[in-house]
Amino acid sequence: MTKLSVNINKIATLRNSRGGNNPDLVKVALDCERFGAQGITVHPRPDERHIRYQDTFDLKAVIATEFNIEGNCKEQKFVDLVLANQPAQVTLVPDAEGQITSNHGWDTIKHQNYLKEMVAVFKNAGIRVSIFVDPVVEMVEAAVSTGTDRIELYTEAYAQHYHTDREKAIAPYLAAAIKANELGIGINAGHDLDLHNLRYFAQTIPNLLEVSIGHALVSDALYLGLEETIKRYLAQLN
Ligand SMILES: CC(=O)[C@@H](O)[C@H](O)COP(=O)(O)O
Ligand SMILES: NCC(=O)COP(=O)(O)O
Repeated sequence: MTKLSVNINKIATLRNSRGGNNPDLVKVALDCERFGAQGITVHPRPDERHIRYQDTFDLKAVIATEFNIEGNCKEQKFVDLVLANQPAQVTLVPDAEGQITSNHGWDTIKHQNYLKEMVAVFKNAGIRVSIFVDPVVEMVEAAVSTGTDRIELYTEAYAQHYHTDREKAIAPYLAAAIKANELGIGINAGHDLDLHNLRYFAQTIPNLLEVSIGHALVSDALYLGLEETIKRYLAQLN
């Protein structure tokens, strides 16, 4: 079964736009769980434009499902934050300064030694590690050598090309997933997954453990409401 982890960054964006506590991020996270989500994902960025560092502690104190913190481990503040929080999973993302959103995976060959060190830091603290990668077989192979528990396949390219040729769009993901399965590493996926492209992805990728979805899910909730939206995303996965 593929788990749905709801990324609540966009809820924090809305909250921050007025400076108060509406919508209440913690309440939304608890409601996501109540409506069936099996995890909560946040991606604190150094400028705290959506998730604030304090939010992670507030969330960790109350959520009962899998807490996944994504971010850039080159920021010492991020490393300290994750270690202090002890989430179920940390997802290492190679964020560049000033980027609007995540736009590439780790080069696990070039940064092999560095990633090995970081994976060990988190694993020694009892935190499962996932490395965000592009769907490239060599990147998966090198990710395995870092000792990471999982990879997260960066799905923007799949989402972009799904409507023109879904078989072609998913081909590199399938090859990467087959290699990951062969090498015994877990597979997560995320970025721009939505109600149109999710089912085919989940049905085609063997042993897809978890998807983290935020932007499209929160946008759908404007029309459908959060409960119905989560129900529909879960239905795509089952
Ligand atoms: C790691 C990833 O795929 C991203 O989707 C990210 O978590 C979203 O971050 P923003 O909400 O800041 O665009
Ligand atoms: N890891 C991907 C994620 O958490 C959500 O990405 P998106 O659905 O906001 O594009």
